[in-house]
Amino acid sequence: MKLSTSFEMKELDSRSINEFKIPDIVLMENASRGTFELIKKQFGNIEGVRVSVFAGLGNNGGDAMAIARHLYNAGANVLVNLVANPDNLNPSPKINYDILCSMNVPINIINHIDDINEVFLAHSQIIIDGLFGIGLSRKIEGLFYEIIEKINKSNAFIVSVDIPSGINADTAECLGIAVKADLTATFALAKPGQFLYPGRLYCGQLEVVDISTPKQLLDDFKPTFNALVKDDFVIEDRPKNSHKGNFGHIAIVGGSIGKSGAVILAANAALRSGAGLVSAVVPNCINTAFESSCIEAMSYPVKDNNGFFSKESFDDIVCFVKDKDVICFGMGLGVFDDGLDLLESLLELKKPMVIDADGLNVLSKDVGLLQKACAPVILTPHPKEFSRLVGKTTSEVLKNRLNLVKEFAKKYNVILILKMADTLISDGESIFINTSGNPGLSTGGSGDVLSGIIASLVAQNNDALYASCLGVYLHGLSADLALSDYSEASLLPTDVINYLTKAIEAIKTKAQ
Ligand SMILES: NC(=O)C1=CN([C@@H]2O[C@H](COP(=O)(O)OP(=O)(O)OC[C@H]3O[C@@H](n4cnc5c(N)ncnc54)[C@H](OP(=O)(O)O)[C@@H]3O)[C@@H](O)[C@H]2O)[C@@H](O)CC1
Ligand SMILES: Nc1ncnc2c1ncn2[C@@H]1O[C@H](COP(=O)(O)OP(=O)(O)O)[C@@H](O)[C@H]1O
Ligand SMILES: [K+]
Repeated sequence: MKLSTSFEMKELDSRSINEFKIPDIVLMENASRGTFELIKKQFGNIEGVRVSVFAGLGNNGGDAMAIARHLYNAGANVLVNLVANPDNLNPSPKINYDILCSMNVPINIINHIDDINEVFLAHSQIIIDGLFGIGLSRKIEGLFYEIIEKINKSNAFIVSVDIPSGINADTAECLGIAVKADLTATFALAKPGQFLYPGRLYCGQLEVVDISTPKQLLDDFKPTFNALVKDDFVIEDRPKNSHKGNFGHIAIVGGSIGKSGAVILAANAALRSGAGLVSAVVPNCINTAFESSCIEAMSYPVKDNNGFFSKESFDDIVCFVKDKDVICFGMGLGVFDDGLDLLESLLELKKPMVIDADGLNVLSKDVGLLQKACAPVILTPHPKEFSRLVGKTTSEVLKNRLNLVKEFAKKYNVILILKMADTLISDGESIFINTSGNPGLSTGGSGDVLSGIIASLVAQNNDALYASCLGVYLHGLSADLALSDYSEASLLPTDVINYLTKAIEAIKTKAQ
């Protein structure tokens, strides 16, 4: 699903106005009418309902005043709190202000927090938050801070216009304070700040309102950000005359003493997401554990050295994996001497690779090795692993993750998946934000499951970016569906694997 940054939205709006000759006031009217319809859907009869409307100094405030008009016409008991000097309003908000005045809709100009009618606010069933939209440009302080504090203390149903005031539409950052909405009506396209944390926590139910932005503009629009939703994916039925060779052979290279589970999880996840064949290349000492827990996969045990891969086995490993379709490297690998040599030899095979966990820690010793890759490489770090790859602290990574993810993917020509509650995926051009998943995934082993799923989707001939997006989405969706039987606290990576079948089915049947 395409998203738009505030800059991109302003471009789209100004092209609607200048190239397609749709007057600004028409866009505002559509935005307000669409929001009003959503409120009506939520409340049914609006007659007599007490509504406090908060309108700021920009166009977001203009939308709010137009919404106030629709509510008033529907019989609501409306009080508009305008936190601006009417003489300084932009033309379209000024028109809406003048209409309200001519209709005698009560308007309170707020210059000080005490100007707010406390009694009316306390008895309001609905609050309209039109203080700031995508034009929020700095930290909220003073009067606006106090107003948002008051709004958040209310028990009313809070509707944010376009975006909860205080949330940066591009980064999701809370700029000092933000409205905690029950419903956010956003215009034309949703914004990244509504899917990334913490902004996502402030939106409540998110609805996109059509404001009549021309179809051509939306179709041609190449967004920087996308949100992953079910409709983005298609999973076909298998051909009736298929055989296992049609669905790829994955080599999982990983495991070490005490970490056989990581390979077992990845192998089972790969099989449950449709891989034709899975072979695990493991140090000899964990082979029995692997074979007894993972019946459908094959294993290729190699000489170990105190529980880890031995350098003497590298040629053997490379020889075994060279005819496989995808290499999945790193889960449970541990840290051992010369791991970088093994990774280099695997990259030289020119096979699609998924690199995770200790495979990433090995890679971080020489990220330049990626330049040797001639086939798609997918990296799946969590923030700590990514911090090692980019040579920054975890907090620096978290502060600047949107840029870093894209820049890293571009520089090294890889697909970078930064695993978090709001996982990001980038190919160096666009950024995809995952919308599925829940805190039940915050358990060791969840990442191993994800790697197995992605490797499996690549092995089934999906493009690496598509496989990464679908894999991340499926992984989260399985965890979401599993909550019908498990709590977030009790959910295990094994349960996520077992629910893959329902997740795949849910994507196949989404249109029905
Ligand atoms: N055709 C269109 O464009 C359409 C637009 N639409 C609607 O317009 C919204 C965008 O409107 P907008 O650009 O006027 O910005 P908005 O968010 O109302 O506020 C900007 C004002 O706030 C000020 N300000 C910023 N931060 C501040 C702070 N911390 N504390 C205090 N002040 C602060 C800022 O001041 P400045 O930064 O300029 O100094 C400026 O004066 C969009 O979200 C949607 O709802 C729809 O109607 C559809 C058609
Ligand atoms: N709160 C959450 N909401 C959604 N997904 C989550 C959440 N916590 C963790 N995850 C997902 O779970 C996985 C954890 O991976 P990782 O940290 O590598 O675990 P491990 O290394 O133990 O296997 C990632 O895919 C991450 O996106
Ligand atoms: K708002």
